[in-house]
Amino acid sequence: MIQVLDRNFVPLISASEIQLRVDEIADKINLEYISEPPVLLGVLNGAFMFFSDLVKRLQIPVQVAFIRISSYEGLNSSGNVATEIELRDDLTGRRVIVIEDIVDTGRSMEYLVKVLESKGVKDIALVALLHKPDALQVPTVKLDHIGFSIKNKFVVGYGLDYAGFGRNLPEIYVLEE
Ligand SMILES: O=P(O)(O)OC[C@H]1O[C@H](OP(=O)(O)OP(=O)(O)O)[C@H](O)[C@@H]1O
Ligand code: HPA
Repeated sequence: MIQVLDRNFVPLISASEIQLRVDEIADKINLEYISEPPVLLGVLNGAFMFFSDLVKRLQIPVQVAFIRISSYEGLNSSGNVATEIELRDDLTGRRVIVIEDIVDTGRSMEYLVKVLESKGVKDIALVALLHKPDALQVPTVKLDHIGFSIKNKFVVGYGLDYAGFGRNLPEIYVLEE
């Protein structure tokens, strides 16, 4: 068990399980984008660790870009998604792979897909390390690669935070009942 601020969390996914899954997702991307270099779009802050591990395993030419959006406050989704750091890169006509740490309600992904479509990208693939199918409120959000489908419970670690803390943990923990 670990404590992050005022809450206790128990282990859910080990660092080695995460690394094996990242290998598998990278293998697929290496094959799918062999003929045209994609732009990997990292969604800050939560995706920084997954993004870094994934991009190191890509053997094809790639470019990287980042956007910062936010929707979660403490243990709950605020229901509102806003851009906090704008996308600066020109993605017109590019194949974009969105890299997220987690898809929970799906509102952040829905918002981001609209932003990218308005910029005239060629196509969009959605990749999330974690997915909570029972929390999804936007059925139109379809993920291309998912690391792990998990229960609708609050998690921290490997980029994911509780009130800003816990992002540095190399494994994923779930809130103790
Ligand atoms: O599917 P949703 O319900 O939209 O939730 C998923 C989003 O929530 C978290 O971001 P958050 O807003 O907490 O910002 P952060 O990445 O800086 O932690 C997470 O990183 C996703 O971007
Ligand atoms: O379970 C979660 N933990 C941390 N951040 C999140 N953002 C969406 N869901 C979560």
